[in-house]
Amino acid sequence: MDATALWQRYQDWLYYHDGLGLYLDISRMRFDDEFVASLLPKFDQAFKAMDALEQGAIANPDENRMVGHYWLRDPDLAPTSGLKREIVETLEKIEAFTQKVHQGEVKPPQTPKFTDILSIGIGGSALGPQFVAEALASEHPALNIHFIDNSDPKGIDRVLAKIGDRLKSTLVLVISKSGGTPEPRNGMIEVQNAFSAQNLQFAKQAVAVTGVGSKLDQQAHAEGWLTTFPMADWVGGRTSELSAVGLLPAALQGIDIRGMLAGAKAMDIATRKPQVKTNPAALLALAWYYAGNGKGEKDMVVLPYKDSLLLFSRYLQQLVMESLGKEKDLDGNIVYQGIAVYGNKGSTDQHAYVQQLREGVPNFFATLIEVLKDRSLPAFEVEPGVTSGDYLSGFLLGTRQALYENHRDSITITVPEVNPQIVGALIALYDRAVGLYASLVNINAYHQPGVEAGKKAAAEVLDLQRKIIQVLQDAGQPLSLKTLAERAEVADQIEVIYKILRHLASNQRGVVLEGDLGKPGSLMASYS
Ligand SMILES: O=P(O)(O)OC[C@H]1O[C@](O)(CO)[C@@H](O)[C@@H]1O
Repeated sequence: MDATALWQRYQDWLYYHDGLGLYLDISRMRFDDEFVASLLPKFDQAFKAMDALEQGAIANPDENRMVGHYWLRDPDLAPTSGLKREIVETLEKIEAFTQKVHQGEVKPPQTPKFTDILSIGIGGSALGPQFVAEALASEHPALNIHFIDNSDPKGIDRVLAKIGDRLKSTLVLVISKSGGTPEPRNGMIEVQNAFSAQNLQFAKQAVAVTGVGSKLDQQAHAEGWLTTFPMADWVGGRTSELSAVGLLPAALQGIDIRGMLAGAKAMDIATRKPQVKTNPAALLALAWYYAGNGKGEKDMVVLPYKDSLLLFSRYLQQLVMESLGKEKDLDGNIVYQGIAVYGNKGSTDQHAYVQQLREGVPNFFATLIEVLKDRSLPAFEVEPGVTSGDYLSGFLLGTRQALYENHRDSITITVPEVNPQIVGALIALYDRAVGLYASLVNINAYHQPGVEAGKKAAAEVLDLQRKIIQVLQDAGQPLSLKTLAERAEVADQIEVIYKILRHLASNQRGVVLEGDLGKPGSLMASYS
């Protein structure tokens, strides 16, 4: 296509949201009109399914639950007045609690005000809050936020060391929808231990965000934590940023949560339109379908050219991959669906893997995110007539063009600046694009059976660990791994047993492995 035809194509396919000042350009995806026409019947179905979902249908049949994250942004859409009340009251409670924390009315026992937040959660209970903190928190926020999002002891130690003696003025948020996920549970117990070590009362500085009646909810009530915020079962973890999960930490940092909700609501209205060409989420879904042939054959590389959007790709990784990465379709056929997502930021990544994107295996499509406003301080020229921001813009435009010339497609999203409305709008845009794409490829976007299977497998490993320690203790003498496995009645698990023992032996846990470490089969294990 020559330059004139491309310019025309750009204008033909450009989407612009007037209220948000957001542009979506899919002109550099090489689909044609015939392809678009072929997808329209699927889109009709997708729009209908989305409409039913918003009306409160059981959109997640496996877990028999509604999918209502759109109601969070417009409570009037909630299917019952009870649900509407729940949303409005939670929001008001977040704001009232935040105000009290900021004013020192809710305070830790030993200091006049809270200074820090320690947010403990994983997956959807961490990625949204992390993304939003990075994107929107000011350099001097009302409270500094820290995250524990793993069961890594060293990682936990690092976070606690960073907080140091400010633990006495740290508000701990334990965020877990289910209230039973092992990683946040472990993080919570470790933090409780750190509180005890400093003679601090954990309950007086702790808040839970969790499902009503969950284990965590019961614990928070029984121990008299500061308060709890409910997480509804109709909000999935990966779409929970605009529920208490994301709004509470954001508000505490001083971020304008009403602005985020307003931006998301505006985008929801735009993406509710049942016409592909004027619906930005449908345009994204169309582009994804085209790129990967409706089978995820190409990876989605997300490159925001703005440091504050660094974590957007990581946030999208869960949203897209946990939603779309499914073995079976809605009819039970094996389909192995999904779209792989990765990326960090431009232009930084141009000095890392963009070499491969430009010249190597063409197994991806790029999503470039452009932010028009460079900075709030006055422009500064790094050479006559040129600023750092001009360079950044040039790098983005250059990459887009170079990719296209080398037959690598890209989408470009352009926003005026990174503010609460835009962050809310981006979250909403991708929520809907994922939902529509899932309908196009006929899968359930709202469950995660694979993750549940992984959790079960991990629990089995820990059961095995308990069992083999018992066998070693009972034996009272060194055992070969083969004998150990036989005595534990799990002869087929010898490799896992070896790995468990090697980990325990590396951590002064009473297990000793003797022999040639390069020949695991020859090792003798004992317990002392
Ligand atoms: O908030 P919870 O229940 O602790 O779950 C955390 C995460 O674990 C998952 O259930 C599975 O990874 C995610 O969907 C979820 O965001």
